[in-house]
Amino acid sequence: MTDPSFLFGGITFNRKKFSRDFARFKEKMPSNDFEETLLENKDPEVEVVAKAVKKRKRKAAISDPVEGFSVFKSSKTEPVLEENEETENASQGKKELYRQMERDAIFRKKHNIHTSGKLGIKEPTPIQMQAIPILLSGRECFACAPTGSGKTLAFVCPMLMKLKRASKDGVRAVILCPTRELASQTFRECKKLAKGKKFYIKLMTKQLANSAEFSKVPCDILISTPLRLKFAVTKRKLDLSRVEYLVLDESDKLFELGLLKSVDAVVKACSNPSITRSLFSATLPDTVEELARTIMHDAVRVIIGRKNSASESIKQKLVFVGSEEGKLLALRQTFEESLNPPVLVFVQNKERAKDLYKELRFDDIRVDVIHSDLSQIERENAIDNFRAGKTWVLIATDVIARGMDFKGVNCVINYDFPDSASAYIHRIGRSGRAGRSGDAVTFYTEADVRYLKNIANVMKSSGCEVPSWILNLPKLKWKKHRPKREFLSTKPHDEEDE
Ligand SMILES: Nc1ncnc2c1ncn2[C@@H]1O[C@H](COP(=O)(O)OP(=O)(O)OP(=O)(O)O)[C@@H](O)[C@H]1O
Repeated sequence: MTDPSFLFGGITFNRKKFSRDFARFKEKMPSNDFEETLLENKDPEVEVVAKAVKKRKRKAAISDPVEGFSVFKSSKTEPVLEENEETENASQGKKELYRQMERDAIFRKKHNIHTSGKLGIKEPTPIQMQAIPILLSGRECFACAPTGSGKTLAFVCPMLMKLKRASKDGVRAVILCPTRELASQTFRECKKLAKGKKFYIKLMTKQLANSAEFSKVPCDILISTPLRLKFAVTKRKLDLSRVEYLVLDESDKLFELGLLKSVDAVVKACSNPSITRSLFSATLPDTVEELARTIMHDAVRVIIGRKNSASESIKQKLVFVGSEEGKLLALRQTFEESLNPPVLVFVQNKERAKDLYKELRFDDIRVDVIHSDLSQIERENAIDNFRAGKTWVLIATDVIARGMDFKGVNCVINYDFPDSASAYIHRIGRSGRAGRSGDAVTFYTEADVRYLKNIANVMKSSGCEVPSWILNLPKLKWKKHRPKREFLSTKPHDEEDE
C-alpha cells in the first residue's frame, strides 16, 4: 500500500500560511458570470443545466449536510440574521423559479413547441445535480457514480462556470485521464460545452508536449494523460502553479501503480493553494477512498446508487464455454443467431486481440480491433469507424474499457473473463449509457470459475439474476486474474501462417 503522503504530498493546504489567498478565493465565490451567460444564451440544454445548478445551489444553501459534510463551506462566522435572510430569499427564488417553469411549460404547450438541444440534455443527472453545486461552492469532492451517468459534464460544467472567461495567464484547469482515447473524448466534450465562449482548451498531444514554445501557447484548460503531462512539467518546464481546478477522472485507475508516480508529479506541480481538486469514477475501492479522505482538503463524498455496482440498465449474463476451445464457437454462434451491432468484444491482452481479429476478419461481419500496439492514427480510426457504424464488432483490450462513450452499444461480450470486478463494471458500462438499455455477456471457462462469485455479486447488486450455486461459492480475495490463455484457432495452420 502506498504511503498516503506520497500522493498530494506537495500541496497540503495551510490555511494560516495562505490566509490571504484563501480570503481572495472566498471573495471570488459568490459571483458567477458564466452561469448567468449560460442562462442568457438560451441554449436549451445548457440553460436547463444552469437553471438546475441555480436551483440546487439555493436548495443546498438551506438543506441538510450531504453524507456527513455540509455542501457549502462553514458559515459559522456569518450572523444568524444573514442566514435567515438567505433562506427566505432562497425560498422566494425557488417559488419564482417554479412559477417561471410552469409559465414556460404552458407557453410551450400552447404553441406546440418541443425543445431539445445539441447535447440532448433535458435535465441534469443525479451526479450532476450533486457535484456541480459542490464544485461551484469551491469544495473538493470525490464522487462515485455509475458508468454512463454523465460524470464528464458534472466536472466540466462547473469548471467552465468558475473559469468564467478566457485568459492568457497560463494553464488554469487540468483534467487527467488514464488513456489517450479518453483524454481526446473529454477534450471534444469540453469544446462542445464551451461553444461560444472562446476558452483556450488544449489536448496534450505528443507534439504539444515536445514543443519548446508550449508555455507561450494560451491555455485555460489542459486535458492530458499523466505521463505526457509529467513529461511537459519536468522536461519542458510547463508551469502548473496557477491551476485553480484539477480533475482526476477514472481516479481509481490513476491511483494504480503504473500511473501513480506521474499523477503525483502533476498533483505536486499544481501548487496553487486555492486549487479545487476532484476525483471521479464509477468504481471507488475502499483503499482509494481512504487515501482520498486523508489527502483531500475538506472534501465532500458523493456516492450515487450503490458503490462499485454496475449500471442497472444493463442485462448481464454469464455463459459457460467449457474451455478456451468453446469460446470461438460460442462467439460465432452468438453472431449467427443474434448479431445486433454495435458490439464490443473484450479480450485479455493485445496478443489475443490480434489473434481474434485474424480469426474473424474474413467472416461475414465488419470487424476491427484496437490495442496499444497500434499507432495513434490507427487507434483513432478504429474508434471513429466504430462510432460511425462502419465497424459492427470492435475487438478491444481494456485500453477502451473506461470512460469511452460510444452511443448505443447494444452488447458487450467479455470473451476473456475480466481481471477484476472493477474491470468488469467499466467494460460492461460501455453499454447501457445515459438511460439506454444494453446487454453484457461474460464467457467463463474452468479457469475462471474461482472468480465467478465476485462478478456474480456485482450482477446481483444491480438487480440481475444469478444462479444460487455461484453465490454459494467460497469467497476469494481477488488479485489480478490473468491466466495464461491459449488461443485456439479454427483455421488450418497453413492458412494461419499466410
Ligand atoms: N443530463 C443529461 N441528460 C442526458 N444525457 C446526458 C446528460 N449528461 C450527460 N449525458 C450523456 O450521457 C452520456 C454518458 O456521459 P459520460 O460519458 O459523462 O458518462 P460517465 O458517467 O463519465 O461514464 P463512465 O463512468 O463510463 O466514464 C454522454 O453521451 C453524455 O452526453
